[in-house]
Amino acid sequence: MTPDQAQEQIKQLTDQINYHSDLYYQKSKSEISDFDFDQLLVKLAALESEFPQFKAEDSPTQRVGGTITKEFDSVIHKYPMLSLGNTYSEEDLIEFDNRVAKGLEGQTYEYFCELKFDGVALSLTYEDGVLKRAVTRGDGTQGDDITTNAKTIRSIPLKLKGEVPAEFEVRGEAFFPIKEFQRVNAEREDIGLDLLANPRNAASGTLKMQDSSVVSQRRLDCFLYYLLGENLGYQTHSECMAAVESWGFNVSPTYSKRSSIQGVLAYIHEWEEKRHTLPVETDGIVIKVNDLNQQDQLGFTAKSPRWAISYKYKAESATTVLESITYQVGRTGSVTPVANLSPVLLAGTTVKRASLHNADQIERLDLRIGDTVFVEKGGEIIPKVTAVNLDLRKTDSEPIVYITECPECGTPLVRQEGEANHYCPNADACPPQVLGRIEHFIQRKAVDIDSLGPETIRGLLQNNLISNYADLYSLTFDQLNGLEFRIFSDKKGEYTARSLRDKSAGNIIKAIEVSKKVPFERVLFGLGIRFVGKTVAEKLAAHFQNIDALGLASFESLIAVDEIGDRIAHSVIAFFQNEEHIKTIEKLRQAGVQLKTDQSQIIVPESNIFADKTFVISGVFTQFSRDELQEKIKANGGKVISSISKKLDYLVAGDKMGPSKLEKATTLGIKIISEEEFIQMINN
Ligand SMILES: NC(=O)c1ccc[n+]([C@@H]2O[C@H](COP(=O)([O-])OP(=O)(O)OC[C@H]3O[C@@H](n4cnc5c(N)ncnc54)[C@H](O)[C@@H]3O)[C@@H](O)[C@H]2O)c1
Ligand SMILES: [Zn+2]
Repeated sequence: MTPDQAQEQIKQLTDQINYHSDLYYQKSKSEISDFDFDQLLVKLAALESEFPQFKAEDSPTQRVGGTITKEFDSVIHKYPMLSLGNTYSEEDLIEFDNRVAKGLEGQTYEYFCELKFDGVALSLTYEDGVLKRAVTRGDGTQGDDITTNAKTIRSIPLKLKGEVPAEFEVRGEAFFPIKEFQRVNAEREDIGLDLLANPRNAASGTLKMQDSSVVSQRRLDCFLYYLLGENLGYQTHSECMAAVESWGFNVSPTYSKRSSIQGVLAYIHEWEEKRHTLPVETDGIVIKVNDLNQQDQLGFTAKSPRWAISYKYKAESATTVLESITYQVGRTGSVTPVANLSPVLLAGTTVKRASLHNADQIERLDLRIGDTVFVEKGGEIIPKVTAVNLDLRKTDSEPIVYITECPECGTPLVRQEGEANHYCPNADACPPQVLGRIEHFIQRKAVDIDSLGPETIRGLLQNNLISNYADLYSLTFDQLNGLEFRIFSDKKGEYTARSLRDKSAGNIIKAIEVSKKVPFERVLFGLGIRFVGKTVAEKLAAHFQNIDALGLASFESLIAVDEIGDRIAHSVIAFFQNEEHIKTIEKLRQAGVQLKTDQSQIIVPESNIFADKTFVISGVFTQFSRDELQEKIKANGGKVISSISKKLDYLVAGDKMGPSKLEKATTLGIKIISEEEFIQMINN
């Protein structure tokens, strides 16, 4: 390579790396895999060492990847938050070990192994046992102050108990637990929102949100893995971790001390498969020299410590041929393209299908039918197509033309500004949408007619007994008893006959009857108004009190409701402008389904004097019934719980209270108040 070529290539690589870094750290998105990204960096570093004259001072090989944003205050880190050297090869680890041995000049040493959690690094500062600040890594020198958002993470203690140093910093990884990630995505899919791409990017995007109530709903978690401070008195990293754990922080129990690099390799092999059973996505392991003095001796490079390194597991991938693409239509009409592949073995299972997300993704990959493609299985259950092997592309292949009509009903598809997915707008007659909406209506969180399985619903649709969820309320026992229908078995690839027995028919009729008592907010959620999830339905029901007021609400009055934005408001208005929807609601009304809030259930807020306070009520009272007392507490912002623990704030004690409760509360030092004292508190 001539110096000119090298200079040009260094420039190109730098631009490419900066582009992907910006996407990843600023916009919480990735267009290439971590492995491909890391390869770009390796290539750049190699060129820079061969042609040091072209190495820029601010080269991505020399600095930590992120930056700060304008939306938050920036905070300068007391101790810089660096990156970690990383490798995908065991030989590199052995080389790392040789460097450590050399640096420590014959001393013995041991390693502390941890998993590398795939989330966002956080630095937490505590003063006198109280959380003062939570800051992101940013550019390593300064980060974003996201304290308010971090406080919504339940496993980050706001106040520590017992003896802790007057001031210290603890670092860890905030992450989206896989289960929570799946829950949030299922909810998003259910109400027609685009899906979050992966837990790491979603965690990063979430922590940078301006509205911490949304952050709170996402239920992020955090594992701590680093303690810093002046004169803390610990000799090793493992002592630090034991201390951090004893102060009530969440430390993953997966760590292990190893006395040699062979032991480290064994740890790596041990976790290669097992890590998929953890509640969090991991992309490798981190090894740290355990002794803190030795860490000091080894020191840092510009970008990372010399006493630690991460080993990253390579996502398992395979190559196969893209045979065709099918388009699936969901409940809200959103269309998802799925790749049908020649069967290939990947991470122990045969893969035939892979997700393609949307039209942009197909375009980005420049996919063509007949292409040889790479498929990868990360932490996700559904594998994805990551790239095309262009060397094997057939000369006569043509770019894929995305469908313009619904594969299920032929209606022209639409795609709204700013949305990733195409939609079929034929909501009332497109079969998967009709079926999906009924399933949505009967789910447990909505009206809860759980004896009706998806197969039976298909049977009812096949027999033209229903065409939407309101029709369920006209079904009779005689119609259901002995009902015959066919279901398609994926396994056998053919239809089989089914029929309903009298017992199931009776159960279904009973469940439908019971569902008439379900409160309005759950019915409202069940209606399946796009973007109206469970929480939004609760807000709307509490505010408008009945379906008629909601149906008449103007755009202005909708957005005046807490947490209701433009998009939801437009969607609600559009829903009630549809004649068919009005007819459906009338049928529900005729059937006796709850379309207004139950007035006796409404608690009128009086004050917030009991905010964050918990109460246990015990015994008999003279001025209030127990229910009234409970309502009073709630109306003043408090919470009633059932059992006495250290965390309890007040025990409201009436007559004839059990002696054991009283004793427990006394020993735990809980405030015990009488009915009179309670009345005084709320009257003050
Ligand atoms: N796909 C893309 O487009 C793209 C773009 C930029 C960066 N990336 C990826 O992001 C990473 C960037 O590297 P980086 O500088 O952020 O460093 P890094 O993520 O490789 O390593 C440092 C980070 O590891 C995390 N970590 C997790 N568990 C830890 C533990 N037990 N102990 C210590 N740290 C732990 C911390 O957040 C720390 O900041 C690389 O993995 C890279 O592949 C991907
Ligand atoms: Zn359709």
